[in-house]
Amino acid sequence: MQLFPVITVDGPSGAGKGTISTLLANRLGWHFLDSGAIYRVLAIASIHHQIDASDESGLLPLASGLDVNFEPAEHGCKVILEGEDVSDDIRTEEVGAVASQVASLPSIREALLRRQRAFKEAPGLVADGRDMGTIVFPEAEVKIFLTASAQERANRRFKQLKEAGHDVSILRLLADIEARDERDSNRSVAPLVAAKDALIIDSTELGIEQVLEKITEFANLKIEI
Ligand SMILES: Nc1ncnc2c1ncn2[C@@H]1O[C@H](COP(=O)(O)OP(=O)(O)O)[C@@H](O)[C@H]1O
Ligand SMILES: Nc1ccn([C@@H]2O[C@H](COP(=O)(O)OP(=O)(O)O)[C@@H](O)[C@H]2O)c(=O)n1
Repeated sequence: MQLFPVITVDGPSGAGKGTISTLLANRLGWHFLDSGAIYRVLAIASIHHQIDASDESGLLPLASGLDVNFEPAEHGCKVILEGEDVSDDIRTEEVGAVASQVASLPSIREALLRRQRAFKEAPGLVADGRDMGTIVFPEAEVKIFLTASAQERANRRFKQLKEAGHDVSILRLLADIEARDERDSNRSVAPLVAAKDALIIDSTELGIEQVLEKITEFANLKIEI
């Protein structure tokens, strides 16, 4: 296998993983894997096909043959499921909750592994998720675990969803985030946990540029970027 560098950014919902990983990938000119989007797309597909989020054998063919494409767009990329643009639909907290349920099923995670690993291409990859540094790319040169307090993460998500025109309640968001943290951290496969060799960054009191500086400083100790 050819060796291309990988930077993994794992952590809980709303910590800033997507924002930081996209900026980093753009600055480096590397590929970007939004692994959460794959679980979110599967969640939407399960809703479309009326398959219950706990029905592991029913979901497996859907996961194995998931017809999803990521197309570059002006801001980030468009997510296309079975020919339909679902970029906005996948971002709701409801879909996040279903994604977290389907993501707790071992055979579903296994079925999505190869698809995620295929993102590792020249000249390098920034991968965002929950198990990027522990399971999907354990060989990654640079591993980051990005977190923030649940309240701060709910505030950020509230602002983000409001700006996108969604009507949301901050208390509901906080409860959803805490429920998702709990499920993601306690599942039997690939739980949300920092890799042993990850740099843990608490961004509660840090701005986006400050987080990027910390990551760049750490990455430069491991690889030349
Ligand atoms: N360090 C930060 N300080 C303030 N807001 C942030 C910070 N990092 C990210 N955000 C904002 O928080 C929201 C959630 O970030 P996002 O990258 O979607 O998180 P995640 O991918 O971890 O769920 C976005 O609107 C983003 O602009
Ligand atoms: N590598 C990953 C990425 C996401 N997920 C699951 O997918 C859900 C949605 O992921 P996401 O990264 O889009 O969520 P946010 O952090 O953006 O809220 C998470 O709550 C996880 O349960 C996972 O299990 N493993």
